[in-house]
Amino acid sequence: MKTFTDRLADVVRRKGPLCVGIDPRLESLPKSLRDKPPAEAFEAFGLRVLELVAPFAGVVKPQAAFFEQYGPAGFAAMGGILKRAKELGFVTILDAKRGDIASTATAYAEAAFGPTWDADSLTVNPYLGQDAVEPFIATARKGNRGLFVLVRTSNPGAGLFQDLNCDGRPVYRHVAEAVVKWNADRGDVGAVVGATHPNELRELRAAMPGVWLLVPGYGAQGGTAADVKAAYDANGLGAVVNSSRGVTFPFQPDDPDWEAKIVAAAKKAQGELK
Ligand SMILES: O=c1ccn([C@@H]2O[C@H](COP(=O)(O)O)[C@@H](O)[C@H]2O)c(=O)[nH]1
Repeated sequence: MKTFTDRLADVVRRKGPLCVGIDPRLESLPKSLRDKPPAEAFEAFGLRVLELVAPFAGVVKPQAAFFEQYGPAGFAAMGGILKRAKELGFVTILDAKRGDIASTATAYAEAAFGPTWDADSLTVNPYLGQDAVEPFIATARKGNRGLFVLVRTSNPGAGLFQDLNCDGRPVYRHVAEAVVKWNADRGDVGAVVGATHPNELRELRAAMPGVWLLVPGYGAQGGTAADVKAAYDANGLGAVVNSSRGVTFPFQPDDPDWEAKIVAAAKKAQGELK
């Protein structure tokens, strides 16, 4: 079986670095789907999004929070989307930002990579330290899966802790250094670095050679295609750039042409990110 990074590099070579985020919001869904119960509407929308964006993106990132709000039915919807994404050849990133003491981390990792979600990769919060990240790495490796560790997030308040000076360097540089070590053996531990902080993105690309970056914040949060150019390596690989709202909700709920609008948004993003 190919490694996680080989699979990621394959789809990025074929389709470019766009990662489409599946973050369904009830109030934004097309009117035609609103008569269904929320979880069913989310699944129907997510499945349609997969079909529509498949020519333009090789990676999708369902955001667990939006599904979790609707309980077991929401999780079933997310499971359906992850399964279909795999069938369509997408590399999947389950965005659940997990992190806990080692014994609990193992259970989170089994959920992500075992039969429950069967995701290709998972976002991980490293705040609890090395022993808490290791179970995610070990479990991911058993099945040739990958991780994306939060290093410098895209939100406006990211600097409160991540920028704190520690031994002469911001905290995020220490996390970056740990990611480089975790990634060294197998190339399967990536980093989340926001598009909304282009200087830090450039700095972290240079500090983490060989580490795949997941770059959120392009599109709805204000990051531009020019801002994310710094994320790619010399071969144009090394990063996937996420857009959730920008690609999946470029329409008003009563717009009968919502599918065409999604196709146009995905095509535009693919074009400008290359
Ligand atoms: O630093 C981070 C880490 C994760 N995210 C997630 O990415 C998407 C962004 O959605 P948009 O609609 O494209 O803004 C969302 O799921 C976040 O939870 C992030 O934005 N920043």
